[in-house]
Amino acid sequence: QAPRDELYQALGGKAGITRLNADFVPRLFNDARIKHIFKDANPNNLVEQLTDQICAASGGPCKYEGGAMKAVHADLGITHAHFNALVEDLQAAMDAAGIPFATQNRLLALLAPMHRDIVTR
Ligand code: HEM
Repeated sequence: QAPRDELYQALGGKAGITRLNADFVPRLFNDARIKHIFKDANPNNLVEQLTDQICAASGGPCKYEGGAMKAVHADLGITHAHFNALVEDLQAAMDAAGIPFATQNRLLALLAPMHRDIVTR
């Protein structure tokens, strides 16, 4: 049986996830399709919150203490196209980090259902 933190380990633990998000978040702020949505956001806070969230969701020893996905994204007017743009940026960051395709897909499968709380139009 696979250990419960298998995905966490495959992502390189807390250090690997932090490194991934330190590359992923600037991609969001530089992506012409969605950068307008991030204009008032704090990139360092986003790296920290995303790292705790992905660490916890992948079975690691972290606790996500940020806001609920629905509340955080409620007033941002996020479309499916915006959501897909973010997924592409995450894939590019995971490629750049040398994360294997199967591991990429497992992380994406974990995040994909969140579109229900994030896409509002
Ligand atoms: C699965 C997809 C996503 C996940 C896991 C996610 C996760 C998060 C997390 C953890 C935070 C920080 C919450 C806090 O500080 O309390 C956040 C904030 C934010 N997210 Fe997302 N998000 C996703 C999709 C998106 C998309 C598609 C957009 C826009 C294109 C977006 C725009 C933002 C913005 C602008 C903030 C900052 C809000 C603020 O500081 O007021 N997110 N997100």
